[in-house]
Amino acid sequence: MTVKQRNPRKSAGNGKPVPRSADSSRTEVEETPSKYRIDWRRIVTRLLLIIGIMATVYFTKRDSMMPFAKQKEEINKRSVDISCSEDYTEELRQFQGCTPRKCGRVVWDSVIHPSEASALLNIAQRGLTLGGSAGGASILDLHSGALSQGNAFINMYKLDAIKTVFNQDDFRIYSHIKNKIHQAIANHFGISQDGLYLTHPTFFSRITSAPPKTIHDEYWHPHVDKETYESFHYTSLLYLTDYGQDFEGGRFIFVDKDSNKTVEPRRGRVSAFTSGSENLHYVEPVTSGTRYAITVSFTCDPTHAITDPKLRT
Ligand SMILES: O=C(O)CCC(=O)C(=O)O
Ligand SMILES: [Fe+2]
Repeated sequence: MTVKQRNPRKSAGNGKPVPRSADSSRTEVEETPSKYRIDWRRIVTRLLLIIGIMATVYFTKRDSMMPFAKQKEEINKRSVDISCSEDYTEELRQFQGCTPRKCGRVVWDSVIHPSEASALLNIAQRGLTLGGSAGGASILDLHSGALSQGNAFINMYKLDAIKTVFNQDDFRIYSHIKNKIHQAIANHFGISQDGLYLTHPTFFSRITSAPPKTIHDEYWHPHVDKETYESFHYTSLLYLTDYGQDFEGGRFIFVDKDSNKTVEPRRGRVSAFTSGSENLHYVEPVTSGTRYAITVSFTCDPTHAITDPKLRT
């Protein structure tokens, strides 16, 4: 501690200052001139302020949403390349020319015409009249026949009503649209369409704001498609309804270190991305209305290929 010296040492009469040791009448502690004193309180306050500002910037950035594709925009094609995660290392040699070397995301409003999306929407709506989840998320898979019903799934091809719900044309439209997406993805990622296969599950989804009843209704958890569905190498989504018009909430979110990126569903919009952990994502909860989409998935592994669906009656 430093004791302040109130009276500066006086001269001994000869004009010279009295040496400290000679001035035995006073008890003194060495003084540190105030300009050299360390003001710890000020330093700590400033440090706390800086840490506070840095934390605010970090959390604001992390939780912030940057639009990648807004509903109102009509996007011919918008893409971004991202470095691939290590999830593909083992498969690089196994499926040469297909396993992602170039990873990224791409959005097109030019691949599928809105009228084609409407035709698919109609197919999904008809199919879902045969079932529907008790919670907020229902699926309909034309390939396997899986259909949400209550708290479980049924095989819709076992229902008699199937004959009256679908026709051959529905399946032609479905395959035609799927082929266009297949081609666009192969072109964009620079791979041969022959070595890229449609895989399971490829399905329609219908999401409402109904509270979840089972884990299958919880679509909002961040996930990596390659972990959820092992065979996936490229994921695509075709949106059949419009964010902000047909439903609220339900934006697709890429979870990134700097800031999250949003894709707002738009009728006919295709969003495609490599399925590894470079593309962690989730769907925001739908707060009102009904959101329809179709997940169209691709693999490089021929053993996981699925064929076009056929009307089984
Ligand atoms: O419907 C979407 O936008 C995304 C769905 C999804 O993440 C998935 O099917 O894995
Ligand atoms: Fe996903």
